[in-house]
Amino acid sequence: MRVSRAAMPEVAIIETDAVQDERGAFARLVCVEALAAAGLPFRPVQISRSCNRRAGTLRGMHLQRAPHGETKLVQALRGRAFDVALDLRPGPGFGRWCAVELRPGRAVMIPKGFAHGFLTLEDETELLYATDHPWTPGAEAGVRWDDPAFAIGWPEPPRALSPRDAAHPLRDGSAAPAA
Ligand SMILES: Cc1cn([C@H]2C[C@H](O)[C@@H](COP(=O)(O)OP(=O)(O)O[C@H]3O[C@H](C)C(=O)[C@H](O)[C@H]3O)O2)c(=O)[nH]c1=O
Repeated sequence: MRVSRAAMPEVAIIETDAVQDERGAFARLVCVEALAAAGLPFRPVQISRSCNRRAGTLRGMHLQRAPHGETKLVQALRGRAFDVALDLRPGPGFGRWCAVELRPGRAVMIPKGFAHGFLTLEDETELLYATDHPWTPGAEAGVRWDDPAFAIGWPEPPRALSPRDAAHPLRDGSAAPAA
């Protein structure tokens, strides 16, 4: 397992190699001990799978409000995704974002207080999430993927977006940007 830091040092990139043989491959997806040894203490309590039929599917930007914040370890089981972490913690870093391209073997660890979202880059992209806090529907919050206040540099506009994600409020309360 190799750990590096994304453009924002709070966001870690974890890369692992699958062991290949004539039958196929074997890969460890989460290792609490190795993460702790790398300075990334993490105790997952839920593991979820996100299946996305088409390239251009955008989910986000989501987070859970305190005290239900989640640290998320997100990785691609299949396909590729442009994965974004957006710092929404009060303070000098508010509004900073960074992106990591996820593919099998590359995971990103996104701390509490950051909104998370992704845009799939291939059809049939599947992501696995491990989170250290249970899903708490009443604590869910979201910001718009295209909010000019954050100006996230998505590679292309989404082709699939949930009504909920289309309806998150803009930070300054202005009208929605032109479609
Ligand atoms: C997150 C979650 C959802 N659900 C149910 C709720 C809905 O009936 C259905 C789809 O939920 P939602 O549309 O919120 O799923 P996503 O848009 O993929 O949300 C996720 O995508 C962004 C990018 C994230 O970072 C979060 O992990 C999460 O918010 O699954 C559950 O039953 N358990 C869960 O943990």
